[in-house]
Amino acid sequence: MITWKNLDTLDSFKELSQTAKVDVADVMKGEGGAERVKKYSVPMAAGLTYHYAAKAVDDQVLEALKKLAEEAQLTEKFQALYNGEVINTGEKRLVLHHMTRGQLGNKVEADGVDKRAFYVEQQEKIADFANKVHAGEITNAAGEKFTTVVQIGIGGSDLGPRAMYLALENWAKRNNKFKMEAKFISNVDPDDAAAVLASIDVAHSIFILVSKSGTTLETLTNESFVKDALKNAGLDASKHMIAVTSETSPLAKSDDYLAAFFMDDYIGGRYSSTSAVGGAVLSLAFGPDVFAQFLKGAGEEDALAKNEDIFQNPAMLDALIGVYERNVLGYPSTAVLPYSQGLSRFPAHLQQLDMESNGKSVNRFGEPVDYVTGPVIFGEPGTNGQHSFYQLLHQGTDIIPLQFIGFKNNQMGTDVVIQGSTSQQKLCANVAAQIVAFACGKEDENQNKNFKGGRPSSIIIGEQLTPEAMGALLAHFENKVMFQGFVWNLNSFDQEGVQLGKVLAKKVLAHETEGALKELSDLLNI
Ligand SMILES: O=P(O)(O)OC[C@H]1O[C@H](O)[C@H](O)[C@@H](O)[C@@H]1O
Repeated sequence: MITWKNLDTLDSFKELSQTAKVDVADVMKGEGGAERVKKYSVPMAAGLTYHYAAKAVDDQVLEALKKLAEEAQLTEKFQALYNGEVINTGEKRLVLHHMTRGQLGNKVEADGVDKRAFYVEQQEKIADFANKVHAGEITNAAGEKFTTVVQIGIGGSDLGPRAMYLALENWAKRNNKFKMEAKFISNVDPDDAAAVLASIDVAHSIFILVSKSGTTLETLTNESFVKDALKNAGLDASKHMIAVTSETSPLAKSDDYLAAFFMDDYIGGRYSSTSAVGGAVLSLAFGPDVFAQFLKGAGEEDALAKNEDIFQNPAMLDALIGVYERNVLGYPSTAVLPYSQGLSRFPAHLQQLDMESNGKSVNRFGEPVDYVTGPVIFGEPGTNGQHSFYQLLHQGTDIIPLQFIGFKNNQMGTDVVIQGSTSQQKLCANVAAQIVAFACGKEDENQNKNFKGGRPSSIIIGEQLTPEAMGALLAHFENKVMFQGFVWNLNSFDQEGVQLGKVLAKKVLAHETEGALKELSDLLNI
């Protein structure tokens, strides 16, 4: 029997709050630090490992987190989710994104169909379409092959697929899997669409209109923008466009598209990278087999998230440590710092995933909560971040927990030895150095040069950023956010907080404004 309770009503949370605080600087120094690095790690899927030696935890804190996981019934709640309960209470919907990459529990039927069969069918249709495009069986009106794919979408219909594409682009080029270049148009700023259109050959481009709802103003505006460009080039837009949407959306039955692929209301936009939303662009860019490997990595990571033992469940452990940092230690944000150029847009995707899921002040029943919830997420690839905002991370007044990600090998296989080391070695040396610098600090009589240390971090280490590793990473963070939402007793699967701005923008465009909104509209010349 599952009970949904607020975090501050749980005995285990009180116990956790009373555990002795761990001084990261202290425990990470000397041999003790070396022991922690050996001891505090959990294997993930696709050869990744989650290391948490430099977190402010010890065996006592971890024991308390284990009790919290049990009392908050995290495993049972995950089971309920993948077995098809209405976990999204705000919108009264099931939450089924895990099904796009495997079957974790029971067969789930909704709207009269087997949902897993539905997602697999869409994947197969996409694979067939992509293979035909690559083989030159589906071409432009002149019978020529498409060379570029452009995704038009915003939010979850942009960030995840774009981050995944960038993560795998160089890997695909190196491994002979690169089929078509992909571009993305998201912002309603006309400069976004105009710049992308200026950079491509429209006659050989296929556009994917991606909108789950089929009503997002930015996306529909950009669709018209692209259609105009196609028309101006003397091309038939319907021969250059496909749609990814839900079957109930206004786009579903339109004749404006060469083909349509479907997802549904049981997959939130920010959880949709493994559905047709990511599937179409990634299968066109790299081929369906690469997309299948990506799903395999995600599916294997999901299977680990079922584990009741937090020491064998990296997503659950990461989630619980994050809750401890937020609700006991009081840290306001988390920086995501991938030491991998391929992951350049992954922090942006995690911003939406985490902040749109858990940036909430009421619980899943709509009652205000008396504790802090989701942190602010930000990040940049290292070492670029080091030369930018790390000053604040090392010496600022806030302590910001850090999530590093690093790989032993690069993707392109091209490297040089300069000053006795390769660039890859320099990259990895930097991430190791940062972990210890943040944890241990360095005393200096000159306070301006003093590093207090005590700044916690974790690192996920992998062999190489491959499609499977990318899938595993993505699923890890999705599951982490889900578990944190369970602990905070939130509904992590709706996003009412984005509505008000949309409603007011419509009023501005209809000139139905007064007060400050009118003044601002005048200032901006609307
Ligand atoms: O895919 P769409 O229905 O066009 O939605 C695109 C995005 O817009 C909304 O405002 C939501 O905040 C996002 O969660 C969503 O991913």
